[in-house]
Amino acid sequence: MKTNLPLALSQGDPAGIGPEIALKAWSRREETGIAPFVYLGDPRILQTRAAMLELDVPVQVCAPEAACDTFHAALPVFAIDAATPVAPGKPDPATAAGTIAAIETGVKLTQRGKTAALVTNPIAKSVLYSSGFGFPGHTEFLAELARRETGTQYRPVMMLACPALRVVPVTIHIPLSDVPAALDQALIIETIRITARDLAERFAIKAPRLAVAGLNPHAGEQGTIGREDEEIVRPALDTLRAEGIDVVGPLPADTMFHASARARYDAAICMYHDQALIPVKTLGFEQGVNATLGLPFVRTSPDHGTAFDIAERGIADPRSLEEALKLAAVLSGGKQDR
Ligand SMILES: NC(=O)C1=CN([C@@H]2O[C@H](COP(=O)(O)OP(=O)(O)OC[C@H]3O[C@@H](n4cnc5c(N)ncnc54)[C@H](O)[C@@H]3O)[C@@H](O)[C@H]2O)C=CC1
Ligand SMILES: NCC(=O)COP(=O)(O)O
Repeated sequence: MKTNLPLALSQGDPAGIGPEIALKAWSRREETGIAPFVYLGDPRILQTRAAMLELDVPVQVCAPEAACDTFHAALPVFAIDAATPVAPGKPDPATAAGTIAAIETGVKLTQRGKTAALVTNPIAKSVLYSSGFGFPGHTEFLAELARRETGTQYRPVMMLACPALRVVPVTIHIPLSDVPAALDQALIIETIRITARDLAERFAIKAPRLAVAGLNPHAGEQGTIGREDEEIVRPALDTLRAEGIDVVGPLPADTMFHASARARYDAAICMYHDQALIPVKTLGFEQGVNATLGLPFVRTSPDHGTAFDIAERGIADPRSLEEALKLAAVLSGGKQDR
């Protein structure tokens, strides 16, 4: 990790478990060895949640420059006023502005060299959509924020990783019924090129081996169960192979994720959200990390969502956030272990 720079941790939806897992990650900092982070959000929400859940965590408002020195004694917070009361488990569109401001601040701090990388706590997409947020999720919003900072267009790619598996969904947060029409050769080729490049450059996998799932059952069974795998996926993979990318497929998705199949590739490229996220969350929900490829800075996140159903109960598991913090620290230092 860039020395002496803290990680930035955005608050996420304050009615979810983000505040709780941040408090717990700080409490467990010595046993887990996580790098120092500065929380971007409203300190009053953290303090109230700590009191409610009986977590003994001192909170210290400070500048990012002071976060590393503060971290051993208190949870450092770069204050962003929520401007509205928050009830755990009760999402409220009135909190959207603060949630978005925390993400924007995290990108600015990281792009301007004040923080080493950005780790995002979960947001509830529907809450942000209802307040007019125009992006499907962090992934696309972060690319836009990077463009605003640098003037360059970035094409972000979502990757989720746990110790047993890395997956990349080609289409992300769109209705399943829209997936076939959204898939084209250019989208598949661009997604795989960025994945291959970032696995090599950021994850130190010299020649990444990529396995690509077909869209249809049995990868279309030679075009007899849907035409997309023969007409879109296969020619896209031919183009990538001609460029020297090590890619196999389209493979039947149902037999890609057992242990001996996983041993044959470094990442699985999937055609839609659940084809990718079901296996990775099944194999490693507690250790899963979401990392955005294709950005000019490192961004990671826990693999789970806001978990409103347990936000009042004090039972949220901080391990996925801790893994996200660890991976962000490693990636921003140029080597990785995932
Ligand atoms: N990176 C992000 O910002 C993400 C945001 N979301 C958002 O989260 C919201 C809720 O999504 P769901 O599909 O319900 O998924 P979820 O991950 O929030 O919850 C699914 C189930 O897992 C449990 N769970 C999740 N994280 C946990 C943890 N750390 N410890 C213990 N139990 C945990 C929850 O209590 C719930 O029963 C949605 O609005 C979605 O948009 C979902 C995934 C990622
Ligand atoms: N299902 C993954 C997810 O919702 C994360 O999306 P993003 O906010 O990281 O784009």
